[in-house]
Amino acid sequence: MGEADEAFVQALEHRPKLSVTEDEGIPLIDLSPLSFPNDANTKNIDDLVVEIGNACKKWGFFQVINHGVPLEKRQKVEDAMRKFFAQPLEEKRKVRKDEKKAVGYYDNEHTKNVRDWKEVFDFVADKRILMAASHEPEDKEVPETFNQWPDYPPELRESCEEYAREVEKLAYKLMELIALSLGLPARRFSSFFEDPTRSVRLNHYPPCPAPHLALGVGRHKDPGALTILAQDDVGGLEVKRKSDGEWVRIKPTPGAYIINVGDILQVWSNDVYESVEHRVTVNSEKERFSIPFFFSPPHYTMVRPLDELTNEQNPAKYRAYNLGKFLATRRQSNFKKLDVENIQISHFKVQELANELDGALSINKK
Ligand SMILES: O=C(O)CCC(=O)C(=O)O
Ligand SMILES: [Fe+2]
Repeated sequence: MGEADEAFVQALEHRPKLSVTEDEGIPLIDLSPLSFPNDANTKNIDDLVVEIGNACKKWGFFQVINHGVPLEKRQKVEDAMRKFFAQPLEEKRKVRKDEKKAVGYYDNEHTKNVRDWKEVFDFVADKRILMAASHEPEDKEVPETFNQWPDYPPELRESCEEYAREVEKLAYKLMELIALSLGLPARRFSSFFEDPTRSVRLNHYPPCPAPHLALGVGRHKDPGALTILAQDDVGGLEVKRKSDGEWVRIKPTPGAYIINVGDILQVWSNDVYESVEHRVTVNSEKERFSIPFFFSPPHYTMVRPLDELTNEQNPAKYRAYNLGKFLATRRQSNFKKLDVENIQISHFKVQELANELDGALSINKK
């Protein structure tokens, strides 16, 4: 990662600010009612549901404590990932991912067509990975690929697998609370997650000689349903505050998880909840590690607003899209710099369609 490499340089308007706004307002939610529902000292589930609903509406982001994920499982992954990333590049590249191998090590990811200052190791908590081969609608091929585990450190695989199993339990609980917060039965989302996609990313952001020009991850929204993120104590994750569009930093809380609404939940809820833009700043002294767990329905899902959340006065704001094709289209831009904007759920907005049609009609009129 060379200092002079232009590929990392963000356009002026996307560069990090020199002063950081650290926001204390991002809700920190205590999930202990889930573990001790009858304890007189804890708030009840109804209050928890209201808290979660408010956080999803106001921020699209919140932190949770007393979440039930054992700390030692997380620590094991953190220790193993440090050992993995500390190796020479040629060792890490032995498990490199590419256009054909869906997961593994990668150090050349682009977000919004600018290279990120990071290296990653991706795996899935499933036996195999099924992914649409291409974004072409008529291409029905869904090849299977598998995790690529490195030889070193030998404990990486087991620690990652155990960790993912624990975080997954939290993901199911959160989806129930979110369903309730939308006025739906707790198990409303269950059928979408009978065969879920659980992909996990180990992120390493090395110290960066030009933190005022580059970003660890450029601004983006997560395409899944829900993200459960562990960040270390260095800090750098910034969220675009909905109230004023200001970038604010989420202060690391030891042992907590950061939860955010993904694009799929935005569409299911017909915009009641929004998937909020976020990015990662880097710094010149400290390296940083984080572990997002992305929870999604299977690739063949057609994502559309839930019937219960739409009616004549509030019609569906999106037309249905195929998740596998959406992700295949997005993936094209991860590997190289493209000249086009990458695909977003806004491209499926009903209003957007109307505008496009309008445009087409006015062209015809000319
Ligand atoms: O490292 C972080 O804090 C966030 C990473 C992220 O947003 C992502 O990988 O989607
Ligand atoms: Fe993200």
